[in-house]
Amino acid sequence: MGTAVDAANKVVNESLPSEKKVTVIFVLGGPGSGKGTQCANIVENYGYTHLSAGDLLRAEIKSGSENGTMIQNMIKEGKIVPSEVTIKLLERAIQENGNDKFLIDGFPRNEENRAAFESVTGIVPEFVLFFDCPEEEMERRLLNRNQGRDDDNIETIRKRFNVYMESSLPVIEYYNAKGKVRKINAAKPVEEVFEDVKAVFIPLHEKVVYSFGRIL
Ligand SMILES: Nc1ncnc2c1ncn2[C@@H]1O[C@H](COP(=O)(O)OP(=O)(O)OP(=O)(O)O)[C@@H](O)[C@H]1O
Ligand SMILES: Nc1ccn([C@@H]2O[C@H](COP(=O)(O)O)[C@@H](O)[C@H]2O)c(=O)n1
Ligand SMILES: [Mg+2]
Repeated sequence: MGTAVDAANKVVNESLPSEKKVTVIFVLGGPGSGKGTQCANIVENYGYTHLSAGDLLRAEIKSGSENGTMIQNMIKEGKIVPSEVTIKLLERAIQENGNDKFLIDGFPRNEENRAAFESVTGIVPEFVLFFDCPEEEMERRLLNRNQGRDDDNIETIRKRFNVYMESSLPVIEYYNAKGKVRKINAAKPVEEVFEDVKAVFIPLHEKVVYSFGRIL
């Protein structure tokens, strides 16, 4: 027979949402390489939910959260926000969403992001979609983006490029050593880049039709 504490714990546990089993693809690449643009195409064609870490952080600033000023200052400086803040936002977005397939765009950005996400959530990405683009092209795109972002000015862009080279590329190398990176040449027109993206996704979503033991 259980104690009153056991009974209380049972009530608490039963009211918590059960662990959600999800498929996660990390979408990485330099600032302006086209991650957000291609994620929109993938969502439309393959039914994933797009979670951009940068968008979640910008929404957190707008919500008037207690972390808002700190996040705003870090983004203006092109710095990486502490992992606990970003991971909480990602976890919440995953839990609140009915889908079970997610593109996580712009995360992990450094080793701290990577290790903390894995230990806190236990989620291991299916693979990493890496948009590879030369810096001059990324700079041109960012300076022409015109979405009113505080960090799309040449001073912050240079800082973001430095952080990318020093902190984000090593994360891509980490996954590459595990055979998990799908590298895409992002220095082509949007439609051509998406053709290469499709080549990665089509085999994952192909319906295999069997007839009398043979694959048709
Ligand atoms: N293949 C492409 N060719 C030319 N322009 C592109 C291409 N892909 C995206 N763009 C444009 O470049 C700009 C940056 O693209 P996008 O916002 O998708 O990049 P991002 O990788 O998400 O950048 P960030 O890391 O800063 O969020 C946008 O104005 C977008 O329309
Ligand atoms: N994992 C992350 C992702 C982003 N940031 C901050 O947001 C800025 C904008 O990110 P985008 O992906 O939208 O370009 C980025 O420069 C960082 O300041 C972060 O801290 N951690
Ligand atoms: Mg983006």
